[in-house]
Parts: sequence; C-alpha cells; structure tokens
Amino acid sequence: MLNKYARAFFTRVLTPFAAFLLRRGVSPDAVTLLGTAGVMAGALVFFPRGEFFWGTIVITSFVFSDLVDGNMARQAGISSRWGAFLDSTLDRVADGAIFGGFALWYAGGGDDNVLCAVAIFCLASGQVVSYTKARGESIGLPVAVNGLIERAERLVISLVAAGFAGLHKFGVPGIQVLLPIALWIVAVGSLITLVQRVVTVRREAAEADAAAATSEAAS
Ligand SMILES: CCCCCCCC/C=C\CCCCCCCC(=O)OC[C@H](COP(=O)(O)OP(=O)(O)OC[C@H]1O[C@@H](n2ccc(N)nc2=O)[C@H](O)[C@@H]1O)OC(=O)CCCCCCC/C=C\CCCCCCCC
Ligand SMILES: O=P([O-])([O-])O[C@@H]1[C@@H](O)[C@H](O)[C@@H](O)[C@H](O)[C@@H]1O
Ligand SMILES: [Mg+2]
Ligand SMILES: [Mg+2]
Repeated sequence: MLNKYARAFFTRVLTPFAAFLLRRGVSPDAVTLLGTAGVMAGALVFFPRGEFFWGTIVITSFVFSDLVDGNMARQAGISSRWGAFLDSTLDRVADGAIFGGFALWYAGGGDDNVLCAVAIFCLASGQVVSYTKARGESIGLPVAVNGLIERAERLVISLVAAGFAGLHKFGVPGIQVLLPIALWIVAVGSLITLVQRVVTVRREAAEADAAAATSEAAS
C-alpha cells in the first residue's frame, strides 16, 4: 500500500538530495551500505537496552537511504542487477537487526518471553515473506501480489510505535504498550501476507505448469 501510494511523494521529496549526492560523487552502493550500517547501529546499540526513542531516531535518519539509493541509480541511469541484489539483501540484514533488537530487549531487561517470541516471529516471517516473492520470481512466475503488509508497512508500524513507546523513559505514562501492540500487528499481518503470497505462487505455478504441458503435448 505504502509502496503504491507513498513512493511518488517520497521520490519527489528525496530527488534533490539524491541529485546532490550524485554531484558529490557518492555512489548508490555507498548509500545502500552506509544506510544499512546506520540502521544496524541504531537497532543493535539502543533497542537491546530499551532505548526505543533514540534507537528510532537513529534508524529513521538512515532508513530513508533505501529510497535514496534507487532514486540515485535511476537519476544517473546506472540501475543494475548488482544494485538490486545488494539493496534487497541488505534490506534483510537491516530488518534482522531491527526485530533482533526488539527480541534482545524482551529476552533481557524487558523480561517477557512471549514478546521475545513475537519479535522473533516478526523477524522470521518478514524474511520469509520477502523470500516467497524472490523465489517465485526466480522460477519465472510473476508473483502478482504484494499482500497486506510489505516491508515499508512492517517498518512504519514498528518504528512509529517504538519511537512513541520510547517516550516512556521521558516520563510519559503507559505509552510503552504501543510496542507490544505493534509487534502483534506486524506478526499477524506478516502471517496473512505470507498466506496471500503462497496461495498466489501456488496458483501461478499450477497455471504455468499446465500451460507448459499443453504446449508440449501440442508439439
Ligand atoms: C510525531 C511523529 C509521527 C511520525 C509519523 C511518521 C509516519 C511515517 C512516515 C513516513 C513513512 C514513510 C514510508 C515510505 C514508504 C514508501 C514506500 C516505499 O517506497 O517503500 C519501499 C522503499 C524502498 O524500496 P526499494 O529499496 O526496493 O526501492 P528503491 O527506490 O531503492 O529501488 C530499488 C532499485 O534501485 C536500483 N538500485 C538500488 C540500490 C543500488 N545500490 N543500486 C541500484 O541500482 C535497483 O534497480 C533496485 O532494484 O522503502 C522502504 O522500504 C523504506 C521504508 C521507510 C520506512 C520509514 C520508517 C520510518 C517511520 C517512522 C519513524 C517515525 C519515528 C517516530 C518517532 C516518534 C517519536 C515521538
Ligand atoms: O517483499 P517485502 O519484503 O514485503 O517488500 C520489499 C519490497 O517492497 C522492496 O521493494 C524490496 O526492495 C525489498 O527488498 C522487499 O522485498
Ligand atoms: Mg533501496
Ligand atoms: Mg530496499
């Protein structure tokens, strides 16, 4: 949904910054790498200590690099298969750090086994959701479905909640409950998305196999 409706807006807003980086000789790959490193640092330094406000601020400052790198590549006319591979692979690394950071908090100071398990489920299901599309496309299927929540939704739901939950440390009472709520939403949403994608791949695979069998029989 965000990919469909918010991308155009962010492309307009971020294009001048992307052009500025290109003029300074920065490459899209460097932005991809630096952005991932920043997200990982924010997630793994702050989240395991329950510092959700500052963790979210650091992550948010870097996570938009994921929109800037592709924007730069397209502006410069240097979009590449390697860039696409690097971008998607490092998305998985960044997501692992974010949900891993939540899990580490609940395994330690947050002291909640159920929420630790929910965070691990968010991590694993997010990776599998992405994998269904990548694997489906690699075997030649269109995988014409995005599903209920894609990566952008998973991140916005979790990070907005984490940022506000972090205000608890500044004295706002009760607000920390937002993070568990968000994790449950992402967990259930990812499960639904996974089912939507698997069902689509199953149908597309059956149609493709049937079409191949028909054309083989005809020849
Ligand atoms: C009071 C505070 C309230 C806060 C409210 C905040 C609300 C949330 C605000 C904004 C949400 C923004 C969402 C934006 C989503 C846009 C949708 C989207 O596009 O998602 C996908 C993208 C990137 O995908 P991808 O990497 O595939 O695209 P690219 O454009 O990069 O293209 C890839 C191709 O480019 C080529 N290429 C790439 C790289 C390379 N090196 N070489 C190349 O050649 C190649 O061809 C590739 O194939 O974006 C994301 O997924 C990122 C999502 C960002 C999510 C933001 C989360 C932050 C949200 C909230 C933080 C709030 C903090 C609140 C604190 C509160 C404190 C009180
Ligand atoms: O499939 P998903 O994880 O929900 O969503 C994602 C896509 O929206 C994104 O464009 C791509 O670069 C990511 O690597 C990821 O695959
Ligand atoms: Mg990107
Ligand atoms: Mg990306």
